[in-house]
Amino acid sequence: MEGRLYAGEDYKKEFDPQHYLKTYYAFDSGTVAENEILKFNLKNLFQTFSSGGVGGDILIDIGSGPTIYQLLSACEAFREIIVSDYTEQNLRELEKWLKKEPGAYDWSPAVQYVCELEGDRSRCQEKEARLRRTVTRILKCDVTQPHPLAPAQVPPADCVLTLLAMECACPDVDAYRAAIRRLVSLLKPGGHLVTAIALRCQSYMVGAKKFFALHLEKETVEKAMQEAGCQVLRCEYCPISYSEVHCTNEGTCFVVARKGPRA
Ligand SMILES: C[S@@+](CC[C@H](N)C(=O)[O-])C[C@H]1O[C@@H](n2cnc3c(N)ncnc32)[C@H](O)[C@@H]1O
Repeated sequence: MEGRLYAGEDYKKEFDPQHYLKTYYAFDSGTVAENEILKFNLKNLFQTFSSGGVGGDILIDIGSGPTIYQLLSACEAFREIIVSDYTEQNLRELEKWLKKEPGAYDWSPAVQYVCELEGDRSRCQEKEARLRRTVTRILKCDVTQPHPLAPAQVPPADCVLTLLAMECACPDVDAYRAAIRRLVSLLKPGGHLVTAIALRCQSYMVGAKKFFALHLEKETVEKAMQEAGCQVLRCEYCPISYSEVHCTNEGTCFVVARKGPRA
């Protein structure tokens, strides 16, 4: 194992999408804790984008990484999805799946799980096709910058989604608060910010490389959203932590917040 703690610009060279996917998204062939956290997020996403009534024209996913699981329920509720990440290699990995290229990651266990939640396990192919159609843009982003998606121009969104990314991108709590304000600025008034956070984290492993993660309490997350002009509608806590060898967190939380009319 290497001694260095990677962060910030290191993502561009050191974050390996294959290692990341294999460790955290092997689904039933992976470790129990990683699976349970994935299922916790999938259930909450399903609830948010079906009975939770969050939907509309445009959803922007920030810090998508090489993953698409977070969009499987959302693609039924939005006309258009914009995905984004800080690194070229993650965007390339997403593109491979979207274009059905050889070597693309196999998300079928997660797709099947979501189809079962939605009550029709025979819809897997149709759902994959729908998601591929709904993702219209793949953009670079950097939440530490005043305009995270610049130079791209994006219309105000009905929903900004970000899972397990802000605690990786932000070096301290002030930077986290600023990043949340920037994400809220991408929303229409009344739009929703939906996020999942690995709580009380210090670091996580991607292959043999250890990456920094910001220690956040559930209360800090909620307060950052309120200070950015949002009302927290739902904050679900899950006491499960990732396997110790992979990540040092204590629990995760899933939050749905709504931007106020004057934020
Ligand atoms: C732990 S991964 C999460 C990926 C995915 N959202 C998921 O749920 O598995 C953290 C992601 O944050 C991205 N990231 C790192 N720094 C960032 C920044 N400054 N702005 C936006 N995203 C960043 C990384 O490229 C990486 O894809």
